[in-house]
Formats: sequence, C-alpha cells, structure tokens
Amino acid sequence: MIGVGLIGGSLALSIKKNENVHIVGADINIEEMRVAMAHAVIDEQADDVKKEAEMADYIILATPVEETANWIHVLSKWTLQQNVVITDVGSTKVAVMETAFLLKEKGVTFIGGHPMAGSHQSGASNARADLFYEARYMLTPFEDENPQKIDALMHLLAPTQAHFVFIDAITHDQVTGVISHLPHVIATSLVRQVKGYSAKNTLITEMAAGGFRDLTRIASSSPHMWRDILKQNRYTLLALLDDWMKEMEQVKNLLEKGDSHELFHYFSDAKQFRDSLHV
Ligand SMILES: NC(=O)c1ccc[n+]([C@@H]2O[C@H](COP(=O)([O-])OP(=O)(O)OC[C@H]3O[C@@H](n4cnc5c(N)ncnc54)[C@H](O)[C@@H]3O)[C@@H](O)[C@H]2O)c1
Ligand SMILES: O=C(O)C(=O)C[C@]1(C(=O)O)C=C[C@@H](O)C=C1
Repeated sequence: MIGVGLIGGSLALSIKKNENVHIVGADINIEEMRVAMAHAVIDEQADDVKKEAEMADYIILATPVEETANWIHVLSKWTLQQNVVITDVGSTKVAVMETAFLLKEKGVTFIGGHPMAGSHQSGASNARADLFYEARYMLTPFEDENPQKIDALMHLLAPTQAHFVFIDAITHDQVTGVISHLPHVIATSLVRQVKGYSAKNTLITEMAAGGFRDLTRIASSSPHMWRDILKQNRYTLLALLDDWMKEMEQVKNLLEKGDSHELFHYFSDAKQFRDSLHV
C-alpha cells in the first residue's frame, strides 16, 4: 500500500478481512506510517519500498494523483512479480491511465480504480474499514485486460462491499468532473467569498449554521489532493465552469426581473431533481 492516508488506510482495513493478506505500507510522511502501524491499519512498514514492491502480489497506489503518476514511472523501472496487479484509488483517470501505459508496455497489469466514498478528513487516523460500504467503485482496466486479473482485483477488494462499475477513463473524468470536482470548486470559492466578507463583519462567521455547513464541508478537504485533481482534470473543469457562469448569469437575470413565478420554478425544478437522487 503506497500512501497510507484516509483512502489507503481504509482500503487496508477492509482488505485485511481476506484470508492470507499481509499488508506492507509505504508513505513519505513518517507520522502517517507511525499512525498506520499504531492503529494496526498495516501489518508492516516498508523500510525498502523497491524490495517490498518487487515481492508484492498487489500494489495499491493511494497517494494524491500527481504522486500516483510519479509512482507509476518508478514502478515501471522495477522488476515486479510476473503476476502482480497494480491499481490506484485516484479521483482522476485519464492522466493515470495514460501513464500506466508504461506498465502495460512491459506486460505489467494496471487496473485503474476509484472508490466513490471519502471524506474532507485526511490521514490514517480517520481510516475506517466500512468507508466504502455500498459505495460505487469505478474500475478502468485497459480494453484488452486479462479478465482473470480483473477478477483477482475484485476478489481482493470484495470486503469493501462496494459495487464495481466499469467505465472508460475519459467518461470517468467527465462524470467525476460534474458530480465531484465542480462541486469542490464551488464550495471552495464560496468559502473564499465568505472569508472576504467576514473580515469586515465578525457576525458572519458567528451566525453561520446548517446551510453553510452542509454546502461547504468539503472545502476543508486536503489542498494537496484537490490541487492534483484539478491539474489533471482541468480541461473538463474549464468547460464546466463556463456552464456554471452561465447558470449564475441566469440567476442574476431572474433576480433582476423579480418574477415570482420564474423564481419559484428555478427552485422547484432543482428540488424535484435533487429529491430523486439516491445520495
Ligand atoms: N479523500 C477522498 O474523499 C477520496 C475519495 C476517493 C479517492 N480519493 C483519492 O485517494 C487518494 C488519496 O487520498 P486520501 O484522501 O487518502 O489522502 P490522504 O492525504 O489522507 O492520504 C494520502 C497519503 O499519501 C501520502 N503521500 C503523498 N505523496 C506520497 C508519495 N510520493 N509517496 C508515498 N506516499 C505519499 C501522504 O503522506 C498521505 O499519507 C487521492 O488520489 C485521492 O484523489 C480521495
Ligand atoms: O465526502 C467527501 O468529503 C468527498 O468529497 C468524497 C468525494 C466526493 O464525493 O466528491 C471526493 C473525492 C472522490 O474522488 C470521491 C468522493
């Protein structure tokens, strides 16, 4: 397990429910390694990552996505087990799968993965074995991947009790752009706007309640993780932000007109769609 933070740690805790699993962890943050060992998230800490990776049956990359791409470069230079399956948990897939081509060219299996559950909290101390229970778990194997390797990975991940969904990397990045990355940008920019007002009036933060909390919780997420996600999915985000600005223009127009019927429809249309969603 390379990266023993929230997602790597949660996956480790859940994978441990399989028989005959021994999880060796590696992390650039020594404190995270200490926490992961102290909470029995991993069985052993890697003193020599190369040596451990070359002995591993599975390698899971659970680092921020730019680091994941770097690790794929590194792994492509090592002599891994012939049957090794490498996967990741990153929130973007196009850049990761493009880099993973380096492994494919060497006959090494890489199957992209992305569990659709998480938190604004980071680190192994927040890891939970049930984090992925009933969540969607997207997999992006190369088109001609050996089905036995995919089955082996799904077997390893079965204790997560997540529902696997196969998807191509481009569609993945468009879909997550819409339902995860754009909402993060909106929450973050809203918090920044409120921060500006709060400098002039302390009542603003004092009066903040449930509505503000629910809409902005995710702005407390890891800046490192989100910087990397936005870098890798920036073209999708640029198009989505154009649409978002058009949406805001529409709200401005509605307010300028002040038409009760149109304003009511704006809210009722959104409520109807929101009420129909499973989340
Ligand atoms: N947090 C979420 O809600 C969520 C959900 C699904 C997927 N993801 C994805 O999971 C991945 C990990 O996110 P997280 O929430 O667990 O973050 P996290 O900060 O809790 O954990 C990431 C860990 O990676 C370590 N790390 C960073 N660079 C490294 C490197 N070069 N080598 C080794 N270790 C390194 C960090 O020290 C940290 O312990 C990201 O790619 C993210 O996009 C996150
Ligand atoms: O619940 C949260 O805090 C999350 O942000 C989780 C969340 C999301 O739903 O957008 C964040 C990033 C992921 O790649 C998957 C899930």
